[in-house]
Amino acid sequence: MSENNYQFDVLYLGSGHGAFNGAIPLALKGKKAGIIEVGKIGGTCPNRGCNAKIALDFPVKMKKDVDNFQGHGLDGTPKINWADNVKHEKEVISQLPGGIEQGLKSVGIDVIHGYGKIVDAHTIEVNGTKYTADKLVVATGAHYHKIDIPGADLANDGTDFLNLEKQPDRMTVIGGGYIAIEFATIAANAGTKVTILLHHDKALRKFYQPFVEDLLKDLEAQGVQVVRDVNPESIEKSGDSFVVKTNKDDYDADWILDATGRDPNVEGFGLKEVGVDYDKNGIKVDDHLQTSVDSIYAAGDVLDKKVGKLTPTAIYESMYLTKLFTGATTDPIEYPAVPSAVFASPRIAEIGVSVDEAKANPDKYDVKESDLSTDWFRFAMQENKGQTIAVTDKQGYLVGATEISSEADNVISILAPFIEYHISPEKMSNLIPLFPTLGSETLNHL
Ligand SMILES: Cc1cc2nc3c(=O)[nH]c(=O)nc-3n(C[C@H](O)[C@H](O)[C@H](O)COP(=O)(O)OP(=O)(O)OC[C@H]3O[C@@H](n4cnc5c(N)ncnc54)[C@H](O)[C@@H]3O)c2cc1C
Ligand SMILES: NC(=O)c1ccc[n+]([C@@H]2O[C@H](COP(=O)([O-])OP(=O)(O)OC[C@H]3O[C@@H](n4cnc5c(N)ncnc54)[C@H](O)[C@@H]3O)[C@@H](O)[C@H]2O)c1
Repeated sequence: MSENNYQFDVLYLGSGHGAFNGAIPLALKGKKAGIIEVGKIGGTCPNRGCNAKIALDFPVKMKKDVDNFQGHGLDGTPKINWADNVKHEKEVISQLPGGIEQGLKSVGIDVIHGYGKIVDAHTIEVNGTKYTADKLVVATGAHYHKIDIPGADLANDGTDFLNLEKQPDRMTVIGGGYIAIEFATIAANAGTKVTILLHHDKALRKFYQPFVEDLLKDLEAQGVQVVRDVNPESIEKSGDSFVVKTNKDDYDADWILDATGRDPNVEGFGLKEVGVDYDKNGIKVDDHLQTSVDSIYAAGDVLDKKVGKLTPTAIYESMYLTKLFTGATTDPIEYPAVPSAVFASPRIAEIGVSVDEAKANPDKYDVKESDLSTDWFRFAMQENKGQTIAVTDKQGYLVGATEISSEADNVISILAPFIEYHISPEKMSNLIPLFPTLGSETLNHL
């Protein structure tokens, strides 16, 4: 019971990272919390997002690493067994919802299963029962966008891909974002003949384009067909295959992935009726993540936000709300530099000031490009391609970085604290890293 005689201090709608990462510390601070979930506990990332994807990707990355070592100490290229890989992915993720639910209950959080509808500023109804709270947090996430063309239902979405037990011989991917490129990489490395249809001339538009072009070239070298500036107009079934008809050619395959994005879950559960402001980009909040209704807050992918709709940003927002609700802060939310990566082979990762911004402002920034083929450690790893670009301010502080390589995700993670905590070049030179490691070589090249 809350101080104001509500059943809960905070009631979360949705159980993803936007909810549970903040709910647990909130409960540990003595607040009464409840979480309402219609699907699997933990939401997208553990059940049908990041965790499932990276479990499928591990053998893909390993295969690529082994390929690179042919003639340099390894003989024989492994083959990806699609069915076993999916089975392993399922073993990994099947433990997650139960574990998260147990974690929530162990700190006294009530987990309520069912579809929640907000009925007023302090009440959510689930299966005919009303639950009241001093504050509500809407963390309802997002769902797959469906391309608006005839026959769209014949295409599959990302969740279908993660559950696909039989390897398709030929797969057509519509879209050029994270999901399109990551899933095309997984399928192509397993031997599926993949075609990617881009409706612009670019993929991964938020990333440094010369690196994206390198990545697309690498995919093409593996037999992936990348078709640019093409508009899908319809999807039709033809015998056992599916044909994507476009303004240019027709593309037929056994399996089609619609990877045209994700839309926030904002409709059908009472936001409009209680007066919460939102549009197709998500819920509008102020700099305290408060919606247009005082007692209702929002976190995660459902937000209309400038930072990436990613797991770490959802976690950060959820934790921020916990600080706000427990009086640990009254400050507006301020995001640190947000890293992001495309988990393809090679990977592209970046953080902070972009290379394009730095190059456009030479009076403010310096750019240092390092070709990884000249790095003995990468040579030892047989990582014979790749590049890091570091952006520094005029005082030599690191403010941004981007890399393309098999280890780009790890390298950018290593650099994140230097950027966020504004570590001076002198302090950086005082560090003794473990040698020989990716970390020591990364710092050496700054
Ligand atoms: C295939 C894929 C791969 C991804 N890979 C990465 C990655 O590598 N790195 C990364 O940082 N991010 C990745 N993401 C993004 C990441 O998964 C999301 O940013 C994150 O999960 C958002 O968490 P959330 O809590 O906001 O929403 P969600 O995790 O989607 O949780 C929302 C929950 O609310 C529930 N819900 C909705 N409406 C109601 C209702 N009315 N009543 C009850 N319950 C309701 C839903 O069932 C859902 O479980 C990926 C996403 C996908 C789809
Ligand atoms: N590595 C990661 O961090 C990661 C991985 C997967 C997903 N995610 C998150 O999941 C969400 C969804 O990712 P995504 O890759 O689906 O979305 P996205 O928005 O990144 O990409 C959608 C792609 O579809 C294209 N597209 C849109 N309409 C189209 C049309 N009619 N015809 C052809 N192409 C069209 C767009 O140009 C774009 O290339 C994002 O929020 C992302 O942050 C993150």
